[in-house]
Amino acid sequence: MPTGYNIINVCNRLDDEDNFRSYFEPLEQPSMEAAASRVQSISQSGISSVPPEYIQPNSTRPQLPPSNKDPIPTIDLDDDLSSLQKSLHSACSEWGAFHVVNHGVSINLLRDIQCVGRTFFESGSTEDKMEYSCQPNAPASQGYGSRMLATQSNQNNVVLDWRDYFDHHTLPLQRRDPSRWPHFPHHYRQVVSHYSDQMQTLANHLLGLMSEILGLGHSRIQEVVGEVYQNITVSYYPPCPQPELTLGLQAHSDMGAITLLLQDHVSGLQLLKDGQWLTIHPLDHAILVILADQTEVITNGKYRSAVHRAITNTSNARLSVATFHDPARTRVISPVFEPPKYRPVLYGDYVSSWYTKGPEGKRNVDALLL
Ligand SMILES: O=C(O)CCC(=O)C(=O)O
Ligand SMILES: [Fe+2]
Repeated sequence: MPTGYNIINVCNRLDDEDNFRSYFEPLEQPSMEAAASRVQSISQSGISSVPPEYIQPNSTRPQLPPSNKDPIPTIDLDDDLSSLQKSLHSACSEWGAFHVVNHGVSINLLRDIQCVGRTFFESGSTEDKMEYSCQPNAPASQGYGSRMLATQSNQNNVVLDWRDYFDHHTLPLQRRDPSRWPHFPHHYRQVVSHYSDQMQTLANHLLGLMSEILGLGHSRIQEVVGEVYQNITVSYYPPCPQPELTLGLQAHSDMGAITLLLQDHVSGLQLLKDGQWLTIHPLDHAILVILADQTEVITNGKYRSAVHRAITNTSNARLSVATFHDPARTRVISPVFEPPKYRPVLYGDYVSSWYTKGPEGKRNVDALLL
């Protein structure tokens, strides 16, 4: 998150049954007004300059054109174990993000999830889409929205992301209610359910490998995380007339344990590495792994979470599918190594401070450093 920003609102990523309601004000407006404020509607209205609330202050505007360098590691899960462990260890400790190939998830499924997501955003009528709108007054809301986060600049202006999204609560199974997901195209719900299961398997496999590499035994990291709360967010970034002034998604690190991200063929994701924003170009059939803050805490900083953001472009809508694997909000997360460098944190407290205070100029997880 950028220095000098406070997150003032949130629409989702808090659990249905949670008690965060009192922290937040309503984000999404009632339906027709909300439909007009979807970024896709603004983009399609043919404007040549973006509305002021989407303009980033100078300090957070992207440098365009973006860098072409893309040295992010690619990890082949079919490699022999000792090379795999070596490359995975350096990717996790030096980058906090990497592509995985030979990940065991069918290429057809990767194609299908992007296809159903794109169909929802591009073929649904406004009325059809608004049927799945985030609840205007409930931060716990899954569904179709635009304002997951709004930030407040030093001048107290609200700054919005140039993004629409659909958030799905997928795990544990008692949270999974496919009737809350789009009914079109006809196999949407089936694809998301199947994708959720496959992502959980891959996330467990990766956490198991990391745990072993750190000499902890296969299940140690997963034991600290406990029951996994999984959300799948399909993000849709419409073309933007002024990409140099906007961000599709502001800079952040993910809050939970591990995120698995699928990008379509349009570049836009950037990773902060050694103070520089690097564009992570999509790699065919690969899944991008992004380590999140709780993995950094659990590994006592041996593995670092990755700060990332999304930029926009003038000509192509971009779609991504992020699958977040988080602890329960009642879970206390603490380092497994001595002496601990981070203080233990109740995950629910971490989430609410992530959304309310912002990092105050530091990475969120740095606030836990002892
Ligand atoms: O769209 C992307 O590439 C990034 C999405 C993301 O970082 C998120 O939803 O947390
Ligand atoms: Fe993210």
